[in-house]
Amino acid sequence: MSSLLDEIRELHEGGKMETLPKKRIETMEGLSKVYTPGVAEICMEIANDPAKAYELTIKKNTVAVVSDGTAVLGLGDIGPEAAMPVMEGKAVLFKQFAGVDAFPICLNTKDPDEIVHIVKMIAPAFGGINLEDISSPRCFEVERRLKEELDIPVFHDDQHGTAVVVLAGLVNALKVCGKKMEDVKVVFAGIGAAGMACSRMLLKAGVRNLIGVDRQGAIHRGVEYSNPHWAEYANMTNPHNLSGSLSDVIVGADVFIGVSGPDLLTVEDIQSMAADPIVFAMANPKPEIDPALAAPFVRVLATGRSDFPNQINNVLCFPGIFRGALDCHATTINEEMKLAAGLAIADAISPEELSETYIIPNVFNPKVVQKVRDAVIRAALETGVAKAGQIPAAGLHPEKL
Ligand SMILES: NC(=O)c1ccc[n+]([C@@H]2O[C@H](COP(=O)([O-])OP(=O)(O)OC[C@H]3O[C@@H](n4cnc5c(N)ncnc54)[C@H](O)[C@@H]3O)[C@@H](O)[C@H]2O)c1
Ligand SMILES: O=C(O)C[C@H](O)C(=O)O
Ligand SMILES: [Mg+2]
Repeated sequence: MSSLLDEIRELHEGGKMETLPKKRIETMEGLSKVYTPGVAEICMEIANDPAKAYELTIKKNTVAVVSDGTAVLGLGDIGPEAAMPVMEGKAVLFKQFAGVDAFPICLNTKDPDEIVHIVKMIAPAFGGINLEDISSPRCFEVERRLKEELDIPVFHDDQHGTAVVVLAGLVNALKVCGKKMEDVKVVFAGIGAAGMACSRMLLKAGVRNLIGVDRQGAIHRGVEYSNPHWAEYANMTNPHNLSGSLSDVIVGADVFIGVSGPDLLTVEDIQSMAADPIVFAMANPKPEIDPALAAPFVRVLATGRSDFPNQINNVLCFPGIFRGALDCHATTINEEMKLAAGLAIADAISPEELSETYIIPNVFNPKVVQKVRDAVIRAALETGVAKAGQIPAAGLHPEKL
């Protein structure tokens, strides 16, 4: 065990990334072109037409991964410095899987006004903003305001990236079990950033019987919640207005989706579910139930981790979504683009390949980023949010592993 920890630590020594120039400057003449005085010509070209930033700077391929360190994985509010290894990791994944240059930016503030202000002020350098691990409900306001005020895509990965991969996983898990979205009872644990967005996505995909459970139990109508988003949530979910604990409402459920914290689902809970239970225990780094405990009692099991089969993790989504959005200069990432991304991920597994232990493609499956990128561009064009005159046939430059 300690050698594994040593190995992990070694991979993090000095951070996980660096900046590399595209061309090395070897001579004074070269210097005069890349830097002053030559660079001044380019600056003035952009000053006269700021849209030229897409042609003449890193903007067209660059995403800011912005966090305030308040909901880092399931570790909670561990602060901006401690959030950096996750944000560096996301930046590495952006580059490796989709050729996107991403910068980890951890802010020393939790104030939504300040976060919105800072992100707006740094936006000129970036082609997109990936918000990460900002706790709910502040994340909803931050994202809404930034989407309204910026003309580059703003995407809160924990909400929408997760919703996209959950949709993909559920589409395929239901195929394995021979069940339909319209007929299944779905119980969510954790109605924060991820739970809220995943619920919305599944309702859009046709689920009718969906119940959300948080620390106070099932979210239902007739209660005054301190979280203003839960009243709205109660109105759109829980058709029979059930109250009670997770164990109370999970009885007879076809699907459990956990985006909460570790060890809150029991084997007895799973045994009370309908036949062929589907369990997505996605809390990181420790899922809602130990997968080894759950496995004998479920038909389909998925976690957010890479060390078990069926990893349902937003890494399947954010590289391809941003690759597509950047390549077509999308001004936003809309619902149609997210839905298209989810279906594209599901579609990366052929009917012959589909099984209980293979409902979701592996992130190393080269089809995933390409399919997501193409589907996102198609949806952006169809919904009129793509600004690019010409879209590269394949904007991918994934590094070899
Ligand atoms: N696999 C993935 O791709 C993926 C993506 C996003 C989030 N997650 C995981 O989901 C979890 C939540 O992330 P988030 O960004 O939504 O955070 P969040 O802080 O916005 O929301 C977490 C919610 O879970 C609730 N919760 C926590 N412990 C609970 C418990 N014991 N019982 C009931 N409710 C509980 C909290 O009250 C909160 O409403 C984290 O563990 C995160 O790692 C996984
Ligand atoms: O970071 C991950 O691996 C997934 C997700 O964004 C999370 O917060 O857990
Ligand atoms: Mg996250």
